[in-house]
Amino acid sequence: MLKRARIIHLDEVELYFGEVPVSPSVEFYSHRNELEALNSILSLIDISCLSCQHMRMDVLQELRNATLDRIQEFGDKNRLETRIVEDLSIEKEECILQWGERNDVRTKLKIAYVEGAGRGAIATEDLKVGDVALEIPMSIVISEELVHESDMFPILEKIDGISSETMLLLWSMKEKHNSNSKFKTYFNALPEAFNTGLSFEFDAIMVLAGTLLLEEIIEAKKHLNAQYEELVPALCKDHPDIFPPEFYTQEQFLWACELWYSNGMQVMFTDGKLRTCLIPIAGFLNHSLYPHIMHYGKVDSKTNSLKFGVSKPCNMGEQCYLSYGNFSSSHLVTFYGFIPQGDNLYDTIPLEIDNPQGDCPEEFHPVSDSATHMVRGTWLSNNHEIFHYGLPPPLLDHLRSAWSTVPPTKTPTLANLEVEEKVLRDILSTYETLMECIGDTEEDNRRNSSWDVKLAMEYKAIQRRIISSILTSCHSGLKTIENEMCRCAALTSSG
Ligand SMILES: C[S@@+](CC[C@H](N)C(=O)[O-])C[C@H]1O[C@@H](n2cnc3c(N)ncnc32)[C@H](O)[C@@H]1O
Repeated sequence: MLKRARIIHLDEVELYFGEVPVSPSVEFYSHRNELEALNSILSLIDISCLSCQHMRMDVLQELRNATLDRIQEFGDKNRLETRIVEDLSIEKEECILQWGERNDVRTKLKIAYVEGAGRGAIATEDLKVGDVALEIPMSIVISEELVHESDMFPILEKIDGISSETMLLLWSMKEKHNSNSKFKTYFNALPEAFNTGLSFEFDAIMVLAGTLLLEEIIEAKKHLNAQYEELVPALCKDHPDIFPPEFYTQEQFLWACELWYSNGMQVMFTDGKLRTCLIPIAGFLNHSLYPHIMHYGKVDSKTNSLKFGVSKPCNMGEQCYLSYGNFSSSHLVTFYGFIPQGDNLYDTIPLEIDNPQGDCPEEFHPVSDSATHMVRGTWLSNNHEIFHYGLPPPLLDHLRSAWSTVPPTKTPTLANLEVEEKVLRDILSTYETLMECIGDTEEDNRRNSSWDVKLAMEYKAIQRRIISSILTSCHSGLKTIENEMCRCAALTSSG
């Protein structure tokens, strides 16, 4: 009846867990959400102050200070340490900063190698809430306009259904070799290899056996291969002057895909359209679950630039982080090649409950619909009591209605307890099977493994931790139910 579901859309995760309170140690839904809320309050206060209509400006000012204090306190509690790697040359990175300066970029960031993440952006002064850490003029943003101006456009626009993103990808494959390119410094500073899940080799893929990430990576690789075969060989054959075959190999196509997936940012232009762009210098900002910068994707029409303002303070010398979006570890591994530090609320294991008609004993009245549910690490829940067990209420309710003839209530009657036991046993057996499929991570070999095997093992360890928390919660729930059943039986016999 219960089986693992396929990939889930991420907005669904927020809706699904929207009413589930998280860990007892925190009183907020997620770091990003809390920071958004506090910053919204701040901007409302600022609007009220600007309108000067408020009689009690002193009260507004006090409220503003209190909100800023809250943000500061919140930022202090969720600070990530960055270790700067001093002995690597940052010549190319300095070149691009100088190029940026000549092109009117304004920045309060410098670039350095940081442990575990390649290059990162470090604050060169204390940044307060609302300060702009980086401002990039649109004149140096790489967007579809550049393809339109290029000699490939007349050929590409004739291809049925080709997207602007694909055109840009093909444009960037050639432009990186153009020694007269306006973006030469930018292309020079890009990594030679991106090391995302799309470049995982056989051994790493084998490590992922039993996880959803295996399917995600195989699907993504298949899709890219098909796209290459469909498009590129024909372009090179028919227009070798515009698409020189030596720039359009399959390896270079993969490199360009990884570039766009890991560095492309969605930008809202002044015409209201969203376009995927490469943003020089901003591309050095790393992702965090506890980001400083959350809003950056809208062109400021007055300055025709993109402003990267901080939503929480970032001290001088601290790494300034961006939020790439609400992504699960599997998405981050596939398209970015890393797993962020901290508890990722988007790491869920989706489950599908099939319409159980037929495989359920006749005396039960099965629910008629099938549904996808999500389970995440039960340590993230603050309710482990009977009827909750740290598990998502929508999943429990769905299974209860499958096992019960009447809508069950949350009172510990013998009938309800019997339903609870069946529900927990269902979940337990599903996750025991999943744990068996995933198998052991060979921790001992991790140190000597290649980057992709290490990353695959790290991912698998997260999956095991989530499943193991679910199994523990089911076992302790079953124990509680057993005790309650004994209590009920004792009451019945004494009554
Ligand atoms: C937009 S780039 C950021 C700059 C990049 N570190 C570099 O050296 O060019 C995105 C890539 O940075 C790395 N990255 C970003 N955030 C990271 C993090 N929190 N931990 C490890 N790597 C990270 C990943 O390789 C990702 O694909």
